[in-house]
Amino acid sequence: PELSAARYGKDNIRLYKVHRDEARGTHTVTEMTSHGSFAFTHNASRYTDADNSVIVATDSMKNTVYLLAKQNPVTPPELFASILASHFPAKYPHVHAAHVKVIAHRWTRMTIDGKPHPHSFLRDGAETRNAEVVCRRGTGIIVRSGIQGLLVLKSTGSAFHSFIRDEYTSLDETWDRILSTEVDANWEWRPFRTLNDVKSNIPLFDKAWESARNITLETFANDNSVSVQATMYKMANEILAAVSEVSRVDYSLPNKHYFEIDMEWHKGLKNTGKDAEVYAPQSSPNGLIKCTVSRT
Ligand SMILES: O=c1[nH]c(=O)c2nn[nH]c2[nH]1
Repeated sequence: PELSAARYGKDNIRLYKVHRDEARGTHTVTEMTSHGSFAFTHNASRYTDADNSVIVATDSMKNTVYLLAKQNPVTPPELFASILASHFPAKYPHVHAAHVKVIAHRWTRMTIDGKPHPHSFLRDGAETRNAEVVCRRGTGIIVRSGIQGLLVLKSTGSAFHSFIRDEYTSLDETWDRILSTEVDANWEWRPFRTLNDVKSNIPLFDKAWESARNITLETFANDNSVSVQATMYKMANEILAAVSEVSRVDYSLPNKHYFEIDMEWHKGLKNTGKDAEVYAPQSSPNGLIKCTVSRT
């Protein structure tokens, strides 16, 4: 047998960085979890032959993340992930590729007495802003930005009917249902040649994230959805239209079902269809709808 692929690294590296603006007396905080691994060239097989001389310890990788966080900006996540991913092939000749995913958690500045507080923040949701970067020696840097964990619900404005009905179908058609999902959206940038190419596009990353998040929320809220599939396709198209440097958008949306509870058995109490008010939120099973829309 031969080693067909090898990749390793330190996972779940948590870090926090504070920026102190002495002039304004305000702090800005960033908290991230980094997942990193890098791939070896041909001589990866040496470590499978009990030769550790080519191994960069994952502990050293963890140290590298903290040191680079101290010496570089950690926002936007696309920049920090690119700095991390570029470091390993540059430092170690036998490392030909590095894969890094940076997940930035929310610390939203508190508004106290109607004013932004200088150094207090709240975790307003499990939503994260992500950046996945692959740096390959000689070919450049691929950056994929994303939003995860953005939980949304609409209490109407969603239908699902006219789907295939056969001997396997029991689902009733509906013209008015609850729609809830947890957004996992990603947008991939045209390839960057070098880290400096990434650095010359820094303002684009925040702008694109705001556009993607606003487009997702506005389309979710305003689209008279005929299906998750149709609505997510609209979202992806709008992001491609809004951000010309993005080459591809993908969504993965669970359909988090809320079932009507039939109460007819209780003195004819109506709680289905237009009379439905009390529902049973379902933990499982859930639909899972995915799509990728690419710029032609
Ligand atoms: O929007 C939906 N798409 C589907 O494919 C589906 N299947 N069951 N409910 C559904 N809702």
